[in-house]
Amino acid sequence: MLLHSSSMAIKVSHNLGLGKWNDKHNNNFIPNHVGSFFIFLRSNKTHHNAMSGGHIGCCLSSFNQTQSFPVMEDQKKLSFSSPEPVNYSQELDVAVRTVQLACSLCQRVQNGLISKTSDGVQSKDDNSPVTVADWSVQATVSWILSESFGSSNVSIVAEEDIQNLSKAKAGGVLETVVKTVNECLAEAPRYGLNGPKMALGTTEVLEAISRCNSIGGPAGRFWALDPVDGTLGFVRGDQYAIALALIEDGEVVLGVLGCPNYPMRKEWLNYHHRYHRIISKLTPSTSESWDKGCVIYARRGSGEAWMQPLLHVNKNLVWPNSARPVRVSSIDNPSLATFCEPVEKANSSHSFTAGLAHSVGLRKQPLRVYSMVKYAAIARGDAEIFMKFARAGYKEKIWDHAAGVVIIQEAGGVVTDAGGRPLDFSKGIYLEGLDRGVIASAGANLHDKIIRAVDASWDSSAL
Ligand SMILES: Nc1ncnc2c1ncn2[C@@H]1O[C@H](COP(=O)(O)OS(=O)(=O)O)[C@@H](OP(=O)(O)O)[C@H]1O
Ligand SMILES: [Mg+2]
Repeated sequence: MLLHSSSMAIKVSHNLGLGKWNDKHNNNFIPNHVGSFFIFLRSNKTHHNAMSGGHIGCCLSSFNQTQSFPVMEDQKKLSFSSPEPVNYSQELDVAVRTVQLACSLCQRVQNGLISKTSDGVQSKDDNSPVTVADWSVQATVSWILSESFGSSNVSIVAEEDIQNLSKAKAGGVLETVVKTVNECLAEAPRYGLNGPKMALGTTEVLEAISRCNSIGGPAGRFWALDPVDGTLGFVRGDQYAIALALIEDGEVVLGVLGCPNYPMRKEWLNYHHRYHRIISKLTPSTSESWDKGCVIYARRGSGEAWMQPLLHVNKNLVWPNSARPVRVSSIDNPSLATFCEPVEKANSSHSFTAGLAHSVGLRKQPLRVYSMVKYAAIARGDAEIFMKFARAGYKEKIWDHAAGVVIIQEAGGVVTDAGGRPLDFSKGIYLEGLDRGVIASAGANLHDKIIRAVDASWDSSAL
């Protein structure tokens, strides 16, 4: 395993929540073949430390300078008229294309999982699952970022490590990961990215995964990657997200969220995933139609967030790939507002949020959606509030929030902890100091109401 040249071996143990994946909470199931071949359980996940937030600086040594570099029109103007030295347009361009590529990888793997489903079994495990897609996306994103900016300039904090993958019993999975990564990277040119000249070998794939060994911190620049956020939604054929953010000096400066199953009608977010498959069979997409799925992105300080459709098979990504701006909802009347929250009770107290909803006057049923797709729903104006109150002792990780936070803020929304303070991305891999929970809203009015309601009911809650 190759670590960063300056890496050191500090280990951080993750104690995952008990009961999180216990399916007594809902009626979903995990296909049994998934259990046998695709899912590994993350437990006592370890992170190897590299330099804290290694700085990319302005050096894009490996980036192909001759290739035309499509940037959004506004960014072009900005780069010529603004004296600001850094506008992150190259990083944003590469990040969006990479997440587009990762979306296609995940779609292929998820379709493979689902099409093999014959009967299902309950997941009785208390640990979170990790799939071929998690490792493959991490390897792909890591490889592309290193190729684009030079591996010595790229520092990545990411969810997966190679511990389970390297185990002998995971041999078949490792082969599948290597194959999946190579199939994906072969498509890179369609996305305007450089692929490898020759297929990557096992060692190179493992290196790419394990290179994501930064532990973040307050100084310098690093990427935060959740290769498949909402892995449970992913294996159930439901919502999930690929989340990539760039953090500089403790502040999220870019966020990109790939949401391959985001439905084109917001009502469909509520439907069980089986309906989506029936609907997509009834109305197959044409190459011109925006069927489902999107990549949403924003740059800190731009006051804009954008959404692109996923790239259709056999098409090339031509920037800005039909991007359109997204904006948060203008609804500020709680009785008209929709709030979203995690699907799993074990990840966020449904009873506490039900009490908050009642006291604030939220009348609609909660929208329970896996992953950072909830952040996307707020940014797109498809819901007004997102609340997550994890059990005491659970520490939120930066990759589960970074991309979504900047996207909502630039789309006009507000994200804070329950004390009204910004989330702090400068403290390493956890959102240290988070006050009680995460609240995102379409506007200050709704946000203040929720915060006041949390204060009023916290002491009497079981949290
Ligand atoms: N016990 C506990 N409490 C709170 N949060 C936890 C817990 N365990 C895990 N996680 C993290 O939550 C991520 C999934 O969050 P979601 O909002 O998508 O939850 S849910 O799947 O809809 O229930 C999930 O991200 P992924 O592992 O990428 O799926 C975890 O990082
Ligand atoms: Mg996650």
